Amino acid sequence: MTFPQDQAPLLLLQDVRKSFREPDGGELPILDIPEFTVEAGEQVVIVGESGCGKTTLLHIIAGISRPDEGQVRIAGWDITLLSEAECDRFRAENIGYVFQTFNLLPAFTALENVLLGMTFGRGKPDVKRAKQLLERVGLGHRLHHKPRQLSVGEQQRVSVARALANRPKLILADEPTANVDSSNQQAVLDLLREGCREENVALILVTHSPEVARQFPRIVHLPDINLVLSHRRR
Ligand SMILES: Nc1ncnc2c1ncn2[C@@H]1O[C@H](COP(=O)(O)OP(=O)(O)OP(=O)(O)O)[C@@H](O)[C@H]1O
Repeated sequence: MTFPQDQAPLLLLQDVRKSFREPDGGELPILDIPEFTVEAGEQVVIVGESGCGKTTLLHIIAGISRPDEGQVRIAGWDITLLSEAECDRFRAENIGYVFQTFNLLPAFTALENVLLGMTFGRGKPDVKRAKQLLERVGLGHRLHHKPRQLSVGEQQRVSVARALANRPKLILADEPTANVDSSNQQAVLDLLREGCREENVALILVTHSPEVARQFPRIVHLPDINLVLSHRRR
């Protein structure tokens, strides 16, 4: 199935398959997804038991990992056809990623971490925008602090600002609240969702938390779209 460009979803996965090699040399199928789409600006949560392939799916959408087969179209581009360097550039320009473990660069300040994210993107680092984003996540008074001088909730708020910095089309968030204390979990989630809404960025978020999942307008239970898991259940 092909979509005319103007009606195409922001993200289209088609016939995506991914296996890993087991220590004994055998193949371990993880994903077999006939179709999965996300519209521009849509907010989707992905749930499913541990080991069912949620992180693998995010890595394939981000182009960090390649599927064995299938198309991954983002804004019309099939990223599986790009070279590794082209894929890295495409990701830097179009996709923000929020990790469970924040992945901030420890030697750099909050402001520098956001600016560094911009250097891999479209234009020059925009100090005004970086400061505005950090102010928006409540860290206007922590611009020059390094990650170790920030609380874990503050570190995750820096990574939310960093993910939005390049005006991406899509943000992928892998358990972004799992390592944040409970008093900051809702704040991080709200900042991420509001930031995406304000800038019309689509959000795909993986979580184990039912409290987080139920706040989303669309909940995708990975086993429902993944034939590997539906076959295993039989
Ligand atoms: N590089 C790899 N080589 C071999 N097996 C892998 C590799 N990466 C992941 N796996 C396996 O693939 C399966 C899916 O892993 P994945 O991290 O995507 O699951 P998940 O749903 O995100 O799990 P969790 O909720 O526990 O984070 C797991 O069984 C894992 O052991």
